[in-house]
Amino acid sequence: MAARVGLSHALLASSSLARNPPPRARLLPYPTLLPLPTYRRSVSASASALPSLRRRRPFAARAMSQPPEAAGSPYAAELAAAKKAVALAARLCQTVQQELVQSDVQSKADKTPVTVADYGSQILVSLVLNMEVTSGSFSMVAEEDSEDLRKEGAEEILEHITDLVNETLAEDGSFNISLSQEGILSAIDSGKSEGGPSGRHWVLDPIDGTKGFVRGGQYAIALALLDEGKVVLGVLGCPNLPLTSICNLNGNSSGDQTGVLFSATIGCGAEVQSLDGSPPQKISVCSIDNPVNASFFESYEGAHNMRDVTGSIAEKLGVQAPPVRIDSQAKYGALARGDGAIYLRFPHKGYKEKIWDHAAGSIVVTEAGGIVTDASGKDLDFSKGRCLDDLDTGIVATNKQLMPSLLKAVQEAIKEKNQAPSPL
Ligand SMILES: Nc1ncnc2c1ncn2[C@@H]1O[C@H](COP(=O)(O)O)[C@@H](OP(=O)(O)O)[C@H]1O
Ligand SMILES: [Mg+2]
Ligand SMILES: [Mg+2]
Ligand SMILES: [Mg+2]
Repeated sequence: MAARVGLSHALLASSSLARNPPPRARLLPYPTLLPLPTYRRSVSASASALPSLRRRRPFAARAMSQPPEAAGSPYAAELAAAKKAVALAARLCQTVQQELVQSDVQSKADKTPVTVADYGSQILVSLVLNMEVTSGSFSMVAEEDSEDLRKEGAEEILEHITDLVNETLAEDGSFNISLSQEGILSAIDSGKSEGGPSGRHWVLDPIDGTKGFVRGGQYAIALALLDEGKVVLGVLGCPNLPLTSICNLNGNSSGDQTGVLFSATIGCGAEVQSLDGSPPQKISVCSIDNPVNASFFESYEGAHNMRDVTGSIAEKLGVQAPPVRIDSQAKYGALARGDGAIYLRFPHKGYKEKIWDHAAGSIVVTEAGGIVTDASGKDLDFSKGRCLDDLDTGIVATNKQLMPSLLKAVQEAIKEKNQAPSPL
C-alpha cells in the first residue's frame, strides 16, 4: 500500500495551492513527485485504423473554475471541482483518441476494453478532486484499478500513462505537480471504495463507452457525488457530442462544434455548457406527450441491449422514428436537453449494472425534469455498493408525461418475452 505522502513545501510554494491556500489542505493519499523533472512521450504511430478526428481547441479546466452557478447550494465547491476534473480528463481523452494505437487498448479480465485514456482520466479526476475538495475524507467508487498495470510486461504502458498525465497537467498549468509511477498506480486505486448508504462518495466512470471511444465515436467522462446514498451532483463530459442537437444523427458527430459538459446539482436544475468553458445554460427534457412523436435512445453496441424488448416497447407505443444509437451516458445528456424523448436499456440476463454507468447521467436527467426508473417504476438505488443491486430488469428514462405509458409498454414487453418459448 502506498504511503500517505503530502505535497512538499517546495512544490506548494510554486503551485496554485500556495497562491490560494485552502482552509484545511488535505494530504494527497499518494506520492506525487516524479524522480525525474520531465518526461516526453514519443508519439509513434498514426491512428490509421480510426476515423480521422479534427484537431480541436483543448478543453479548458481553468475556465471551469468560474464561480459555481449552484452558488448557495451545499455542493457548490464540489460542483466546481467536479467540472474542473472532468474538463481536464476530457482534454487527455481527446488527445489520446486522436492518436490512439493498438497498444493503447488492453482487454480486461471480463474481456471488456480499457485504454490508456481510461486510466489517465481516472488519475486526473482523482488528483483534481483531492486538490480542490479539501474538507472531509476522500472516497471514490471508480471503474478502473491498477492490477493489470502492476503485472510484469506492463512497464511500457505504465510509462505511457505517466507521460500522458504529466503532459496534460503541464499543458493545463492549473496544478504545478507531476506524478511518479507509484503515484499513478495509487491514484488509480483511490477509486476502490465500496460506496454505500453513509457518508460521501465520488462515483466515476473515467471513460463511459470505451468501445465508442476506440471506434472514434461517442463517450463520456461521468462523475457524480453520493451523499448518504443519494446522488446529489453529476457532471458528464462528452467531448464528441455536438453542442446542438444530436437528433437524427445516429451517433455521428456533425460538422458542428463538439465538446459538451452537462452538470446538475440536487434541487438546482441541470445545465449545459461547452467543454471549452462557455457560460452554462439551463436545460430541460422535451415536453412530448404523444409517444408517436417520441424518439428513443439505446446503446450503439447491440450486445448491451435486448433489441427484441426495446423494439417491442417502441411498437407498443407507436414510436415511428428509428432508435438513435449512441454509446455512453451521452444518451442521458442528450435526453436531458431534449434531443430525444426516451432512453431504454435492457441488458442481457445476468448482467449487473454498475453505479458509475448511471449516477451522473441519471441526476442530469432528473434535474432537467425527467424521470429515471427501473422496469417496475422504482427509483434507482445507488446506496448498495458498486452495483445497482435491486434493479428490476432494465432502466428507462423519459419525461413525466410519457412515463406512465412507457412503463406499461415496458412491463407488457417483458411479460411477453418471459412467456415466449425459449429458443432451442
Ligand atoms: N454485456 C453488457 N450489457 C450491458 N452493459 C454492458 C455490457 N458490457 C459492458 N457494459 C457496460 O456498458 C457501458 C457502455 O454503455 P453503453 O452501451 O450505453 O455505451 C460500459 O461502460 P464502459 O465503457 O465504461 O466499460 C459497460 O459498463
Ligand atoms: Mg469499461
Ligand atoms: Mg461505463
Ligand atoms: Mg468506463
